[in-house]
Amino acid sequence: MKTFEELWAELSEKATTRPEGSGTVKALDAGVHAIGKKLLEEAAESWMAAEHEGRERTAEEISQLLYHAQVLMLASGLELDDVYAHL
Ligand SMILES: N=c1c2ncn([C@@H]3O[C@H](COP(=O)(O)OP(=O)(O)OP(=O)(O)O)[C@@H](O)[C@H]3O)c2ncn1[C@@H]1O[C@H](COP(=O)(O)O)[C@@H](O)[C@H]1O
Repeated sequence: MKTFEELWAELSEKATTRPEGSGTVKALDAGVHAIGKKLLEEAAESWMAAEHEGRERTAEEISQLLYHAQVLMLASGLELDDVYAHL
């Protein structure tokens, strides 16, 4: 288990060090358009899970949605505070 901030620290580090085999590095290299499509896909899967698949599946899909939101933040050069400023 990890928190949103812990995941952000991990992904930021990977974006900088670019370790072999990282899905995050691969996603960043694919670019904003591809990341955006993945984010939309996970949003739809979260919605469907919430309507039809129960709490556990919904939590799983939302965790993936949060992951892809963080990847989009990295690809856009945003920091957590840039987003938190709008909450
Ligand atoms: N939390 C996540 C995470 N959530 C979702 N995903 C990605 O989102 C995909 C989930 O999408 P789907 O369920 O639609 O699965 P899929 O269709 O089979 O996946 P694709 O074929 O589309 O890649 C996974 O295959 C991962 O690529 C994640 N990838 C990584 N993390 C965490 O991010 C950190 C860094 O990961 P790496 O960069 O891969 O080292 C680690 O702590 C990981 O646990």
